[in-house]
Amino acid sequence: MTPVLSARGLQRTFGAVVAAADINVDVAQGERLCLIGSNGAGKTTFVNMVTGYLKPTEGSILLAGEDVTRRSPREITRRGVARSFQIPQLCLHMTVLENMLTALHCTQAHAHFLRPARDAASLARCDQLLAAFGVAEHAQRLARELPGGVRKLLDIAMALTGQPRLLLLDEPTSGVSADEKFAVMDTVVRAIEGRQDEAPVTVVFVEHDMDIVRRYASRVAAFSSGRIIADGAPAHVLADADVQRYVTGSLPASLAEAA
Ligand SMILES: Nc1ncnc2c1ncn2[C@@H]1O[C@H](COP(=O)(O)OP(=O)(O)OP(=O)(O)O)[C@@H](O)[C@H]1O
Repeated sequence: MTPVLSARGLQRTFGAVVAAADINVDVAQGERLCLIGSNGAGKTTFVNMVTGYLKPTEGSILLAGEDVTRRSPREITRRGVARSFQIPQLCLHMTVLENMLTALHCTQAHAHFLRPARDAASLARCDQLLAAFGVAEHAQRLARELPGGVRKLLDIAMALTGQPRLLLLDEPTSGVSADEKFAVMDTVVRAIEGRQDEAPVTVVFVEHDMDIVRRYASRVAAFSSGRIIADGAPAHVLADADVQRYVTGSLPASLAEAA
C-alpha cells in the first residue's frame, strides 16, 4: 500500500546549520509515529517541511504518492494534512466555537478568514468535534480564559476540522501539567480513533516526554543533528545505545563510551 507520507533524501540548511541532513521515512496509514530528539535535532524542521512551511534544500516529500515538495501550506492542507503547533495558535479574543468555525472555514475553498460560515453543517461539525474532545462545555468561553490543557485540546480539535488524512502534532503535551498530560493524550487518541465513517488518521507527533512516547507511539523515529539515527518499535528505539546517548540521556557516560 502506498505510504501516506514519504520523505526522500530531505535536506535543509540554515546557513552553516544543518537542520535536516538526509531524512528518509515512509509512514503507513494508521501509524502513530513519534519523533524524538534533543533540542535542535531537527524535529520541527521536518514537520515544517512536510506541511509546506519550509522548503527543503534537497529531497522530496510525497503524500499518498504525489510529490508536494514545492506546494504551499494551503495546497498541502487541501491534500489532507493538518498540524498543531508547540504553542496553540488560537485567536484569544474569540470564543472556542468561533475559533473552530474559523479553522473549519480556512480548510474550505474560497475561504474568507474574517467571515467564517455559521451554516448548520459547519456548526454541527464543530459541535461534534468539541464533544469528541470533551470541551463542548467551553464553546462560548473566550479562548484567552481557557486553562493550558483545554487550549491544547482546542488547537488539535481545530486541526481536525478539515478531516485530514495526516495529522502532525508538535509537542501535544508541552505546557500541559504532569497531572493533565495523560488525560489530554487519552482524549486526543480517543477523538482521533473514535471517528466513525471517516478514514483513519495517521499521526506524526513530536514529544520529549518518554512516558508519553512509550504509552502512545506505535513507532518512534529518533533525530540527532538532522538525521534519523533509529526508527522502529518504541521499545527497540528507546533501548538503542545511540538513542540513549544522544536523545534520552539515559545511558551513563561510562556505558555510552563502551557501547
Ligand atoms: N528559521 C530558522 N532559521 C535559522 N535556524 C533555524 C531555523 N529553524 C530551525 N533552525 C535551526 O535548525 C536546527 C533544528 O531546529 P528544530 O527547531 O528543527 O529542532 P527541534 O528538534 O524541533 O528542537 P526543539 O525540540 O527545541 O523544538 C536548530 O539548530 C535550529 O536552531
